[in-house]
Amino acid sequence: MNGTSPAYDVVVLGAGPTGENLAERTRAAGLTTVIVENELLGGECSFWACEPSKALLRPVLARADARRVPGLRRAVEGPLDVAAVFEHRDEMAAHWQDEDQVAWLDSVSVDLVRGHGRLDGPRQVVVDTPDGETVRLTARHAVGVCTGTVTAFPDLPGLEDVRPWTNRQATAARQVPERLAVVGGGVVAVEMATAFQALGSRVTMLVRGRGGLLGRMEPFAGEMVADALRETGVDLRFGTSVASVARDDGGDGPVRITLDDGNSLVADEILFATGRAPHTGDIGLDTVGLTPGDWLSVDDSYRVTDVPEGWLYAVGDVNHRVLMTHQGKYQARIAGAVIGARAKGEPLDDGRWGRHAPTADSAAVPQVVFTEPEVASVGLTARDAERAGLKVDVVDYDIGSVAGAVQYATGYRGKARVLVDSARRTIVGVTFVGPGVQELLYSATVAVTSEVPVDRLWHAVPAFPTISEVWLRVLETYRDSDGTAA
Ligand SMILES: Cc1cc2nc3c(=O)[nH]c(=O)nc-3n(C[C@H](O)[C@H](O)[C@H](O)COP(=O)(O)OP(=O)(O)OC[C@H]3O[C@@H](n4cnc5c(N)ncnc54)[C@H](O)[C@@H]3O)c2cc1C
Ligand SMILES: NC(=O)c1ccc[n+]([C@@H]2O[C@H](COP(=O)([O-])OP(=O)(O)OC[C@H]3O[C@@H](n4cnc5c(N)ncnc54)[C@H](O)[C@@H]3O)[C@@H](O)[C@H]2O)c1
Repeated sequence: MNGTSPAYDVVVLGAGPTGENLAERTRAAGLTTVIVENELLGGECSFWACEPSKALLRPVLARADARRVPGLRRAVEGPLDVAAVFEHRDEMAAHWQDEDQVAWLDSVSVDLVRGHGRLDGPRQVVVDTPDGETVRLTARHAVGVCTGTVTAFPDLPGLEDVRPWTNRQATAARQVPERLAVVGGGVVAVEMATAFQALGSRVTMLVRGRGGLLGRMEPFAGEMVADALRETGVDLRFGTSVASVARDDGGDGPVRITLDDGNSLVADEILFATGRAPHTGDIGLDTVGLTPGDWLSVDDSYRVTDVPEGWLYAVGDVNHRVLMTHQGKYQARIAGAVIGARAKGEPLDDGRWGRHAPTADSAAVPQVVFTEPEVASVGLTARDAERAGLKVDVVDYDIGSVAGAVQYATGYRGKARVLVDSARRTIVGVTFVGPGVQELLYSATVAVTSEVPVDRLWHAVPAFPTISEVWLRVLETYRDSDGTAA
């Protein structure tokens, strides 16, 4: 169909996890909603990020755990069954088909238009459909941009010719390269280095800074992950930047990587895990007075600043607040409720922790890094607190001393850090590093978002013998350090 569809209350551009949730929430608020998607419903997360990457990592973490359990070690001595891992990965990526998501969208009564969407002036979206037609969509109340991100590449001569891997090639790989170079020291880099080293690659990590891995987290997290990566055989090089890349043998051979110190190395593939760029280059931003290719900055109701009349919202990765699926979905729930309330002329409940306030975006973002050891964090780091001028008591505890950890694994290595706001005596940041800590994170998230006084936490009794007894040990350490009996 070439033409104009009936007007909707809300048009959502991009059906990743954020767009899907936004559309479902605006529909639940009684607003007619259409979503536009030009690849697969479910977005990067379902097909080339969270789901397939965690499927590659799960056997790696389970094997590492099993190797620390007396009586099991010999049973898991051998290499991973790569074909079976890839088969499981394929399943977790739904074989790159989205019919289940289409059925779900239908079940929540959201319409779908497939194709590339672009803004075309206020409240207008034009979609180029796969069959070469054009559909114009008009939004009565709001357009939500949820177009996510793509890999941000460094500016390197000859880069395109070497067919570099991004998260897409890494998570959907059909073969394990014998030698894999990974550029970057963030989350994608450490997770993919962990996975491919265990699958059989010889991994070299090229990290430009000297400050360690996982730069936004507590420094000990990056240090413990770095030590473990080295132990598995990863060649970890800090203070190293790539100067140029080229494929040997007329472009069909391995990649020759020249470093800024003049040294070089050869790899079969090179993965760029060098951060993300906004997917906004070709979505018609210029038609509404914005600059194509920019992040979309938003106010605390996810309305794009600098666009008059407040009809344009940006939710998820594209607003550059927090680049994670669960947080994009959190934002979508709030933005959907905000759009619904505004459409009905209702006041917003936007005080701290209110129904329409994105308080967790700044106070309590949880993240798990699925490396070996795992890293789980929420809220502030000690450095964040210092930068914010917030006085905190830092309580550290060696998780390996907890009875549950001794049960969990022989020679358990782990560390917990809990930050207590010195004035309010509430918890404002938690980091756990160690095997199996991912499932501890929600307890920390509840503690931070509830602003529960540490004195009350004494009544939250952790079961014996579980790793969660680390909470009790942290409370004891805090009590004994400041002398406040409880
Ligand atoms: C390797 C990797 C692993 C990750 N692992 C995790 C994890 O374990 N946990 C976690 O929380 N986060 C993880 N993330 C981050 C997570 O993938 C993102 O935060 C999440 O996908 C963002 O969701 P989104 O909906 O905002 O954007 P996206 O998932 O990028 O979705 C955007 C959608 O918009 C569509 N689109 C774009 N432009 C247009 C257009 N013009 N017209 C129509 N459609 C358009 C795209 O096709 C896409 O479907 C990972 C990221 C990477 C790279
Ligand atoms: N488990 C999870 O929750 C999970 C997993 C993967 C990704 N993610 C999210 O996805 C986002 C993207 O992850 P990412 O690892 O790509 O980004 P990142 O920002 O976490 O890390 C990027 C890394 O690349 C380096 N870098 C940037 N530009 C460079 C350059 N020109 N040359 C060399 N190095 C360069 C940075 O110093 C940093 O080490 C993050 O926000 C992350 O939290 C989450």
